[in-house]
Amino acid sequence: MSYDALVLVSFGGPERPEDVLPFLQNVTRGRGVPPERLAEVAEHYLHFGGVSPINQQCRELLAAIRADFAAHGVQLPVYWGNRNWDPMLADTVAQLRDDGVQRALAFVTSAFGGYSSCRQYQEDIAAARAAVGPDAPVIEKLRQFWDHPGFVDPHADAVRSALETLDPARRNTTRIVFTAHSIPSSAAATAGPHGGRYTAQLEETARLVHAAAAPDLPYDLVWQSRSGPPQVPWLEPDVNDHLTALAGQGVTGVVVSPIGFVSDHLEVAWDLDTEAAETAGRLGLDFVRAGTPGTDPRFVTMVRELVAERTTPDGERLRRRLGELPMWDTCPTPCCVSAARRP
Ligand SMILES: CC1=C(CCC(=O)O)c2cc3nc(cc4[nH]c(cc5[nH]c(cc1n2)c(C)c5CCC(=O)O)c(CCC(=O)O)c4C)C(CCC(=O)O)=C3C
Ligand SMILES: [Fe+2]
Repeated sequence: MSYDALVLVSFGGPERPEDVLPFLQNVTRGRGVPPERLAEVAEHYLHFGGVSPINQQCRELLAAIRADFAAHGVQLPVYWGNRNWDPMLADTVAQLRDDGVQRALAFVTSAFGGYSSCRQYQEDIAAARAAVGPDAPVIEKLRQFWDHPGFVDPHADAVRSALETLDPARRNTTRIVFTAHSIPSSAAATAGPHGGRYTAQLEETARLVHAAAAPDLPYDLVWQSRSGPPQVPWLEPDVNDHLTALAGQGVTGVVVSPIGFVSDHLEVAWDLDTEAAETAGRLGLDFVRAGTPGTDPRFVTMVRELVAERTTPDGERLRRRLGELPMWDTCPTPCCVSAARRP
């Protein structure tokens, strides 16, 4: 199959205070997030001057992918569009059409399956294409990459470097704490064609990063950034509650590794570097947060490899992966949608 562009598709974030509320309204439209939660999250953004780091991180990734493609003779032009803030996907898709693009691949800045991590991106791509009309290009999402070495290895190196900053005398009471965005338990149950994919993939990433970084230390996978109304169950434990439990068990320090994410965006900068770090401080735990892939050259190479899997005959044989869970290029529809919302 031949394609004539790659689109980097990301979440989007505000870059000035007056954009914070309209951005949050885009994110939560029709999703039942209570106003108290929105006000609280608005404060997190305003704490950083109303600037989410995510767009700048996308610009840097975009530049790195373009440079890597140029260095390796990959002719595809690379575009960028977001789900929730400028540059909005619909504008990007209109640009693709104006530039004569007929078939594009999409690299989504989320490694996992599940509604928020995968299906919702596909729905937003479909909505952007519908807004542009019948001459919008076809856009196909690249596969999930939770166990690709270009994702796992940078996370593992980051855990190793983070550990090195802690007192070696206390290594044997140090815990590796992997985190990912919590989601409603109902969404976890319906993630992927057979359910449970988001959690299963995160468990696999955690196992792989742990084995590469610090196999002698115990580790856990916990959740962060819970949203939604309090009476709706979400994945638990929350990272802050988990740190409290660890402190009660004789653990003296933690390396917190946000394997659920590809860059140090606001959920990392606020929920971990600010909030969880404060929790750890109160508990007297040593705390160090491990980095994310960002523009690590191995992560950028992975994007080129994922493209090659789709543009080379029998490209499946090129798949580089470390895990064992089932893998596919194209999600069946409906997938990751609760029975109640299925068409
Ligand atoms: C699984 C998942 C990922 C990982 C996959 C991926 O990376 O896409 C993720 C990433 C992100 N989430 C982000 C921001 C927000 N997420 C929200 C709300 C929600 N997230 C959810 C899930 C996820 N979210 C869910 C189930 C909700 C409830 C509302 C709904 O059902 O949709 C809200 C509303 C306020 C609130 O937190 O309640 C905000 C502002 C940003 C941008 C950060 C920045 O600006 O730097 C990023 C990368
Ligand atoms: Fe989110």
